[in-house]
Amino acid sequence: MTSKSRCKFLAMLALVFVVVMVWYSISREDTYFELFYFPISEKKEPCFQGEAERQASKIFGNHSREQPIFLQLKDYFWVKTPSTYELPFGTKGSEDLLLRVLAITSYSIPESIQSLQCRRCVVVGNGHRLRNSSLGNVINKYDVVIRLNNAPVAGYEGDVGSKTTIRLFYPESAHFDPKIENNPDTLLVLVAFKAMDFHWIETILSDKKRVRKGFWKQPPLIWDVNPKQIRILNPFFMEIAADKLLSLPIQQSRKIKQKPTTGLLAITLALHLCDLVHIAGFGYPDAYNKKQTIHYYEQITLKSMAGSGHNVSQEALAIKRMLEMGAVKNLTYF
Ligand SMILES: CC(=O)N[C@H]1[C@H]([C@H](O)[C@H](O)CO)O[C@](OP(=O)(O)OC[C@H]2O[C@@H](n3ccc(N)nc3=O)[C@H](O)[C@@H]2O)(C(=O)O)C[C@@H]1O
Ligand SMILES: CC(=O)N[C@@H]1[C@@H](O)[C@H](O[C@@H]2O[C@H](CO)[C@H](O)[C@H](O)[C@H]2O)[C@@H](CO)O[C@H]1O
Repeated sequence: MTSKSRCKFLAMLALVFVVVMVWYSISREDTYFELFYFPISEKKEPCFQGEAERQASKIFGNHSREQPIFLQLKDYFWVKTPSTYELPFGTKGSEDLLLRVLAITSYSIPESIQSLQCRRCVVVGNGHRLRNSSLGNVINKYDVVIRLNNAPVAGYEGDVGSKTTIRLFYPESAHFDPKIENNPDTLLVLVAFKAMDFHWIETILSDKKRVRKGFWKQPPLIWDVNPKQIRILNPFFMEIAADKLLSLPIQQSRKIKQKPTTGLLAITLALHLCDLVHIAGFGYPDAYNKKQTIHYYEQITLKSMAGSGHNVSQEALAIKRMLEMGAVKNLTYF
């Protein structure tokens, strides 16, 4: 081989190598590097009482701890606590409906969580990177497992576990068969975005005439749950997630309706409820990755989220910040 053709051959080889590398990085689920991946050890991670609170105060300020996690009847019945904002960041204008809902539900944190010396929590996002993760046993070992929306456990136990201590949901995201996807004592925490959301839960629990209009997706009309399992999330947590994590304007014009995702809201909640916060199943594909499915349980892409008022790249930065400062740790990659 002459030196010229050897050069040509080496150049070809280099080209093939580059093409293969580019193809590999595109064909990966997404192109985030595994910067924030926390390998799981067999031993339980040490839990330091008040650690998450310390971290939360750095992000959210000192006063957020004084807020109740769930809305309480006494604040609407006796005191009539005024709220600055309408839903979803406050309760202004929805007080009467809310009062009726609070009269038939509960607000307590269960004794099983209350009595823990140190609360180890995991927030399970609905992301595709949980698929084939085999994290089920690891997830089940946390004291508190927080799940989101209609994310299933049945059939996915090996990857996502089967324990559900808390599930955040809104009417449009409520699973039609809550008994299958939750435990009998799971707290079902309603995240209200509009007055109709309170109305929906009232009609379900009091078996009043259902209203079908006013939802962007038909919620269940019959929903087999125990009212004692239901809680109403304090909108304050959505306010601080929007303000402190995403710097969103709190009073938005009618047109812009930006809001944190339920997952980011759940991380915010966990930083206030727990002593240790781990996350799994968080992270969206890059915007150009149009074919990648986003959930561990169904085939839908980022396109489905257009118009839902979320800025997933901004949220990724917020999560990265929390990972970098050690406020949360990640069981999957990010
Ligand atoms: C069509 C639509 O509106 N989809 C929204 C769905 C939908 O309403 C429910 O699944 C019920 O069907 O809900 C959302 O979110 P969703 O239910 O998809 O996911 C729950 C949370 O997991 C995190 N997540 C999810 C997928 C992924 N690839 N990476 C992630 O990090 C996010 O933090 C996300 O919040 C929601 O409530 O936030 C946000 C989605 O925009
Ligand atoms: C005004 C109105 O109902 N807007 C709907 C949005 O709330 C809704 O977004 C969805 O709203 C939910 C609350 O109801 C959650 O925030 C969820 O993360 C978000 O995706 C989208 C879904 O595609 O449809 C619009 O018509």
